[in-house]
Amino acid sequence: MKLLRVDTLDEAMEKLLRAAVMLPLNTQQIRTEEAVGRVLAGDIVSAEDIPGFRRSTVDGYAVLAQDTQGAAEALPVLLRVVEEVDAGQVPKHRLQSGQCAYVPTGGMIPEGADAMVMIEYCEPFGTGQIAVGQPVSPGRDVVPVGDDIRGGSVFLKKGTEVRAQEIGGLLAAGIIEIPVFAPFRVTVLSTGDELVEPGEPLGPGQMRDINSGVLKTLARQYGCDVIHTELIKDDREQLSRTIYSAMRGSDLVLLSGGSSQGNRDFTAEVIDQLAKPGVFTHGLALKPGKPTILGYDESSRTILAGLPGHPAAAMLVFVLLFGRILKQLRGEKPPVCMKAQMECNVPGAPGRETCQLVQLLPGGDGYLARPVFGKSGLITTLTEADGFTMIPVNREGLHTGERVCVWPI
Ligand SMILES: Nc1nc2c(c(=O)[nH]1)N[C@H]1C(S)=C(S)[C@@H](COP(=O)(O)OP(=O)(O)OC[C@H]3O[C@@H](n4cnc5c(N)ncnc54)[C@H](O)[C@@H]3O)O[C@H]1N2
Ligand code: MOO
Repeated sequence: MKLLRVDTLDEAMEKLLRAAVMLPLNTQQIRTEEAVGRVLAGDIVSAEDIPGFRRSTVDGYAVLAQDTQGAAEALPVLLRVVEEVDAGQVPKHRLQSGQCAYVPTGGMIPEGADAMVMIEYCEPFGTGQIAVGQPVSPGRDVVPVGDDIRGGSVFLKKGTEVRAQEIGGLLAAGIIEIPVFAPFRVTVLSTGDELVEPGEPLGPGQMRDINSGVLKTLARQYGCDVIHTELIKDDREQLSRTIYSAMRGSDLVLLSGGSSQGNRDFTAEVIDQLAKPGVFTHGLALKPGKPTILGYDESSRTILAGLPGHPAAAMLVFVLLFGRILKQLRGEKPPVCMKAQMECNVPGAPGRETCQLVQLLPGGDGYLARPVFGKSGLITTLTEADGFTMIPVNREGLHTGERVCVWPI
């Protein structure tokens, strides 16, 4: 009897990381506005202070805070208006005690002034004067020079994923091109005689190919460039030819199906034949995901993964292994989990770590995690789930009310 010698998830991660650090981590320069989802390949330093001038956060009068001490609605302080500063203009006057200047929101505060009084607390008084009915302390409603971004300092670190707000910060600093990591090149291959393209008619005993679409989407979500997808038959020669050519141009070849022990499951043999040093993990102590194969080819610098055919297993193994590794290689922050309490007991799998799909519902201290049960061949277990939690190998299960970490999917 042929039994798989399985690795724990941690062991497989460690081996995978050792292989993955050999992958070329190229960088490229791209336009900031097109960088959403990409990861910074270098620290970003602003050449300038932002803002570069003392800016008002309100419409009102720039004053010397000291002049307003004791001001009240019933006993206002009178100040002389020496100018009105327009947005985008430089004030002409340096304010002296007893003077003020009108400054709009975002306008430059004149030298000498150290606070703003909102227009609501000022009344015109006679010619060229205002009555201030509120005392203000120094710094009130003033954004100091460099308060947002300090010139010469790193304000975005290498490994940061660019979101809309990072694009805003970069544009504020006038940085319109940035270095990002080049995407890893991925080939996705689905194997199985029973599989048909989703647009084709379905014959008896046939299944539509789910994994290609799911793995392609996930790979893209994790910053990869999917350069090729193909549906292949359980045919050793075809599999071998396709993997061989995929290895030449891909950093990662993701196969699904053909990874367990059926007669027609050739994936591990073919990887071992084509790649040197070849397969380093054949089987994970994980439910679902046991029949997972991981290998590496040194000369083409390609990682090869045979993911289980069952769609939930293929997706979860990708997220657990490659989702984490890809982030780690680019120096990104590890994924953040959500805390929840189990809504009911859930058993673990003997001798295996369990990746348990859950729904999140409001309740408990914040969220309740309700297990989504179902075989890993069912795609709806994934569509019904908000995330998953891990049941350690040495635990019989999780009990009602237990606090768990839920990783969103
Ligand atoms: N004797 C044993 N049988 C099985 C074992 C085992 O340990 N011993 N493990 C089971 C587990 S767990 C899984 S997972 C599957 C994995 O098998 P394979 O990776 O070899 O995949 P296939 O046999 O080709 O397919 C399994 C199942 O998934 C469907 N499938 C495959 N690819 C796709 C796809 N791209 N889109 C949609 N569905 C797909 C396929 O039709 C099968 O139903 O093996 C168990 N058996
Ligand atoms: O472990 Mo399989 O990977 O259950 O579906």
